[in-house]
Amino acid sequence: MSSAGVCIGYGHGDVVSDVSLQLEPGRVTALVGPNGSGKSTLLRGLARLQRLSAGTVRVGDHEVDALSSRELARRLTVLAQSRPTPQGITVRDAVELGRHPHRGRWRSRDPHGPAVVERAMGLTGVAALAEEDVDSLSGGQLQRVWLASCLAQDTAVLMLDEPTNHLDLRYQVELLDLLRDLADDHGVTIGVVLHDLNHAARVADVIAVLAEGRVVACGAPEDVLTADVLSEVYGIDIAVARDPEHGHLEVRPRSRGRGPGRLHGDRALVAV
Ligand SMILES: Nc1ncnc2c1ncn2[C@@H]1O[C@H](COP(=O)(O)OP(=O)(O)OP(=O)(O)O)[C@@H](O)[C@H]1O
Repeated sequence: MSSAGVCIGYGHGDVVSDVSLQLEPGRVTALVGPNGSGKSTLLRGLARLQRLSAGTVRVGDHEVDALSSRELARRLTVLAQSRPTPQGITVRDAVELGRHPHRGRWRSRDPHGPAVVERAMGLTGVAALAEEDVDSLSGGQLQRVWLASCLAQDTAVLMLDEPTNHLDLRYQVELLDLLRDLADDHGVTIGVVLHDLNHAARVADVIAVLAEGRVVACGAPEDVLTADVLSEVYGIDIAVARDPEHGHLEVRPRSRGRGPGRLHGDRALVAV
């Protein structure tokens, strides 16, 4: 999927300005940046959950605005930051909601549905909870149920907004590994908002750094996650090293030395 010249606002000026990004099949693109830099707004705009004030978004050969809701839902799914918890439905029911765009008008004709739902629950570790009420779950369990529902939707594009929120360490690692597997083994296009730069280093092929609504750096983790770029964007001293055992980049905040607000999102730090 791709965006060209995307701007998004909330009625008092744009909070995302002129963002052009290419999200490739089989690759994980992480959106990172300080609080309020526009990551969630951009993700929502890409997924047509937020109106654009300018620009276009394409999924495959289609402009998203030209697709019906059902056509879009067959191509793209979003794990949003929060969803209302429905009352009185089981985990299995919640995961099955993801099959909605694949069903016939009378909830018929979805021969692959049951197998896809079972697989989604297995991949996210919620199969043992299948008959529990969703309103009895912890925040992390619920997060995994909604992820399972997204996987049950079985789309070529998966967008996630801070998906590691609420997850304990084990499920954080499993979620990141699952995203890698979906990209590597199934060619899924993945866009993910992450606060934890070490998570981004671990999972992403491409990292786009936002500041004040603009992409100020975009590229491979080793080009973008540098001490200079990160210290400038976050306004604190940050060191970056390579983990000797696994080879991942490790981002280590050192002090609040530089003070906030040094960077304005009107110039690129790494080619975008
Ligand atoms: N519903 C809204 N109405 C008005 N302004 C909003 C709304 N949602 C977000 N904003 C503003 O848009 C800007 C970008 O917010 P956004 O949530 O996209 O940033 P973010 O990078 O995802 O932040 P965070 O890291 O804190 O989640 C902020 O200035 C925020 O105050």
